[in-house]
Amino acid sequence: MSELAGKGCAVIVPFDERQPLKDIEKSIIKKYRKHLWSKFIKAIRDYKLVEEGDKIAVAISGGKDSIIMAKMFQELKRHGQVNFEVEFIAMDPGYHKDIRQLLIDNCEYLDIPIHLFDSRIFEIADEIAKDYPCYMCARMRRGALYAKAEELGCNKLALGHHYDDVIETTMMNLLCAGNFKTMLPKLNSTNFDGIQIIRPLYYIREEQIIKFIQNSGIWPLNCACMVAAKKTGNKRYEIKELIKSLEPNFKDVEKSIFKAAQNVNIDSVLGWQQDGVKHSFLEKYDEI
Ligand SMILES: Nc1ncnc2c1ncn2[C@@H]1O[C@H](COP(=O)(O)OP(=O)(O)OP(=O)(O)O)[C@@H](O)[C@H]1O
Repeated sequence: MSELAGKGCAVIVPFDERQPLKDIEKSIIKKYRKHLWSKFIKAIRDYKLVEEGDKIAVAISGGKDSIIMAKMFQELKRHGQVNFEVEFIAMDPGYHKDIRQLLIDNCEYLDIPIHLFDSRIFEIADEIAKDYPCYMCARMRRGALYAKAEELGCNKLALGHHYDDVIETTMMNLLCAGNFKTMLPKLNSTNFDGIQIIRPLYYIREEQIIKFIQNSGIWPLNCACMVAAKKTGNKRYEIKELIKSLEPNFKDVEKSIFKAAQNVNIDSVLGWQQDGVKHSFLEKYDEI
């Protein structure tokens, strides 16, 4: 466990000095209104992600996505009409000490009051899943975040997945796992009763988040993984490149991938699963 960055991790470098906090906050609802703020609000409305009385644990990794998510939740509290509470939770899975300090410094500068807690996830994933630690790491991370959200009395856990994560997941499942499955904007936990995962960046394009972060002069945590670096090929990165390569010849290819999950035609699929039960199109004929 020595490398700090994995293959295919894009390193985001700020364009300038850190901007004053007030300017950063104002830019979210002014300069980035169309591409960040309006899309955040639209996802919240379309999918009822924030409701009266909610207590939301906002998961902060210190990366670009969760930083903008935290700031938008603060703006929502300031300007929104719905009454809700928010807690910012950050889990240290065993970061390098400089990375941990960067997370703390950024959150202090941006006035994001985090509950920082430790876990030994990197160490455990490295020990028990040496060759393919990513799956194990992701599962343990999700569990640790749920447990913290529950401890703080939250009913929702907000994750910083955005539009590009959604279409990349859809394509990964199609091309690598042979199924059609996307990332949903909201889902109930199977293990933690009463906690829902929400993804309020669902409509937000990654390039807009990168622009915001670079113009704000923030150094986010880029790829802080200490386990899988250079160990496994990064399939997600390859899928990202594949989608990009399709753009010139397939008009609106990203929109089409996104929309495909909204327009599944059940009359034209061979089989599907619901609540863990497999179904076949043949059932329709058996009924007659
Ligand atoms: N160590 C952590 N502590 C708290 N939340 C986390 C942590 N790691 C991941 N998350 C949450 O899970 C989301 C997805 O994590 P992932 O590592 O896939 O994201 P990412 O695309 O690199 O996002 P980010 O830019 O926010 O790190 C993050 O946006 C964040 O909300």
